[in-house]
Amino acid sequence: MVRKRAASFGYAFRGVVAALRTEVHLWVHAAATVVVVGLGLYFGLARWEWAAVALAVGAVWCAELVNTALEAVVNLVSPDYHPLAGRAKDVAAGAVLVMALAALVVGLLIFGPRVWALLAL
Ligand SMILES: Nc1ncnc2c1ncn2[C@@H]1O[C@H](COP(=O)(O)OP(=O)(O)OP(=O)(O)O)[C@@H](O)[C@H]1O
Repeated sequence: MVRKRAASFGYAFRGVVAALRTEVHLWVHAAATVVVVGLGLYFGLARWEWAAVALAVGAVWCAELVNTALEAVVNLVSPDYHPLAGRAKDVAAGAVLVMALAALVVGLLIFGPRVWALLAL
């Protein structure tokens, strides 16, 4: 049982590594994550602010990974052009966009006033 659970974690980790190998967008998310964590440490965020940032960052990663998985399935079942395949990919990409915009709002609310104060000095 424990070995099976450990193997499942291994497959999940392998999935993230595989996605990182093929998806340039994920490297952008990785760079953004490093910048956000750096800014969070610099500004000494409160506990609840870290919670909001962690949720926003994790949700964007999650949306991008699900989008990558869906693209792979669509390419498998519909390698040729099909309007439904296109719609599925567009909707999945839309999910990433919506989450990225929500994360941007969280970022602006938490870091905006601090960066503004820094620039106004
Ligand atoms: N099999 C298909 N049939 C119809 N339209 C497709 C198909 N594959 C892709 N498309 C259209 O082309 C767009 C881009 O597809 P693609 O697979 O290149 O996704 P992408 O988001 O650019 O991928 P990546 O994240 O790898 O850059 C899709 O959002 C969709 O509108």
